[in-house]
This record gives sequence, C-alpha cells and structure tokens, in this order.
Amino acid sequence: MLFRFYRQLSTCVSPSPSQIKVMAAKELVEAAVSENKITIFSKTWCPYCKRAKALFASKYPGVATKIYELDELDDGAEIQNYLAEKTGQRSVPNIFVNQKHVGGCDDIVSLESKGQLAPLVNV
Ligand SMILES: N[C@@H](CCC(=O)N[C@@H](CS)C(=O)NCC(=O)O)C(=O)O
Repeated sequence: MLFRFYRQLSTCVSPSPSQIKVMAAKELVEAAVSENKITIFSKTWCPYCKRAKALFASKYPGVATKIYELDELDDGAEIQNYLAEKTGQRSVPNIFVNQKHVGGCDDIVSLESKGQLAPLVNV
C-alpha cells in the first residue's frame, strides 16, 4: 500500500524519460539560438536545407554558423516539435539570425534578394 503510494508520488514529481527529452530539446534550442549568430536547424537530405546552408556559406563565409542536423540527433524529433511550438514553423530548415527567427529557405532567399538579410546578419 505504502509502496504503491510512493511509486505514484514519484511519477508525479519526477519527469519521465520522454519528458526529459522534451526539456533537453527546449534547452538545446534556446541555448543554440542565444549563443550563435546564425543557427540553422536542418536535415542532411533536405534540398531546401542544402540551399539555405549554401547561401550562408557563400554570402556570409566569415559569420559563425551553427548547424544542427535533426535527422542525425537522438532528440531531433523533440527539437523539431519544440521549434514548431516556438516559431509556428514545422519544416526545416528553420533559421535564426542574431536571435531573430527568419523562417525557412524561401524566406532567406527572398530577404537576400531584397538586400534585407545582410542588415540582420551584420548587426
Ligand atoms: N518552403 C519551405 C520548404 C521546406 C520543406 O518543405 N522542408 C521539408 C524537408 S525538404 C520538411 O521540413 N518536411 C517535413 C519534415 O522533414 O519533417 C522552405 O523554403 O524552407
């Protein structure tokens, strides 16, 4: 009886392994966005991600860019879920420039073509 009570209590107060993964994903995203000038949440096989990574590499080669390949991370699904919650965007690439969410590939291609990406990068 007492054992069952303690077991129920511990499931209430200590997070489950899946809850821990969700919390870790949130922490990773928040730390990545706050610590890096450019952060790209990507997937290795995604053509839009390849285009976005190539754009930053060619136009802003000297700017530190942190890339997370979600398909290579254990908690990639949780990171993608948290990004959807945080930004309203589920697709990759999901890109942040100087802590600002700028969207996906089409968004940065459009900003770059209008000369509006450089001011965000070079603040
Ligand atoms: N218009 C978006 C298209 C991005 C897109 O369709 N990405 C696909 C991968 S290529 C995606 O996120 N699919 C859902 C998923 O992988 O969970 C952009 O320019 O970034």
